[in-house]
Amino acid sequence: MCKIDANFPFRSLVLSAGGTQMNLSASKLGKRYYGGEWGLRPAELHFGPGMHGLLGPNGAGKTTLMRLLAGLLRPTTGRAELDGLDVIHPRQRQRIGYVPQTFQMYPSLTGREWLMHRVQSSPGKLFPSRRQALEQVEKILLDVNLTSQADRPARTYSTGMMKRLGIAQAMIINPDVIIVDEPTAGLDPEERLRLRNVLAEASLTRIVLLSTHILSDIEASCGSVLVLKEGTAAYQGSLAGLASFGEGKVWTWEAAQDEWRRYGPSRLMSARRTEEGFICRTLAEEPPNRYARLSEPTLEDGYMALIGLPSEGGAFL
Ligand SMILES: Nc1ncnc2c1ncn2[C@@H]1O[C@H](COP(=O)(O)OP(=O)(O)OP(=O)(O)O)[C@@H](O)[C@H]1O
Repeated sequence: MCKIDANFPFRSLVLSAGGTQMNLSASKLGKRYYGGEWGLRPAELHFGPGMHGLLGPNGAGKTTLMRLLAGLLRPTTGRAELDGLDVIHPRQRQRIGYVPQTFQMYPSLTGREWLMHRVQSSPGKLFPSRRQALEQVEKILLDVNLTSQADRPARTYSTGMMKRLGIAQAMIINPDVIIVDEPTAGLDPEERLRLRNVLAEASLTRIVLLSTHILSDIEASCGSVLVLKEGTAAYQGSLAGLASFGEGKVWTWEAAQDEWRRYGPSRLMSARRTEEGFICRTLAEEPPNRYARLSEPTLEDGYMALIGLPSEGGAFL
């Protein structure tokens, strides 16, 4: 059963082109793959305008959910709707941009040529004249900070530039929804920040769904978070709500040299070396020893408390 934060969904005034408040929702949305395995068990979800984080361990169903919401995968049960119309409907194709972890393109094309190709090959006549299409390409290049690299063949781009080009190709059709799969994986801190800001800017007028394993990216840019666990929506709501799963369970204590090792790597949230020994944080229902003091849970603590660890029977506590 998905735990929903009482403060969720958040109120927002952002309107879509049709004049209605944007709303991406899932009702009993589920996917069962050939062989019988559920990629996503039937879920009730809601996303309004703004940036939403998507978290979950490997194999939890994040890609399955993103592809279902983008209308790229047919559900086995239920449906996903954007403003009341099924995301599978051809009219929704231009309203939802999906950025996979790695996207396929012609590497000999320059960034500018690729974006122009995307505009010209998108369904419907998005931009009535070539001049308008070119203007849109220049605007998006500027938005993702690729203008100065736009005439280089994309095969010469760094990982970060390729990720930004991937977001640009999703944004070029002016979608109301952008769904991005691990955009910041493998990027250096400066490039991560740049990409996060591009998405934060985009989320001012859109619904942005950001899947990542990097919790600090979610803390820095998302107003809400959805956690998937073993194909099930385990939590949807505020970041504070997720952190609160760790309340009363995070213990801090000082340990002499190697003493902390007996708590095992899976229960230890951190062990920071000091001159005297280590300052340790553990997640546990009971204090690990008589010196331990309760601490404020972070987002990571709350996430770990909710998710648990398979090696410990799925329950962390
Ligand atoms: N085409 C497929 N056929 C059969 N099973 C699949 C298929 N795609 C995914 N699955 C299974 O569905 C489950 C969810 O996979 P999914 O790729 O959605 O997880 P994920 O959270 O995106 O994982 P990761 O973080 O590793 O990318 C997994 O158990 C996976 O093995």
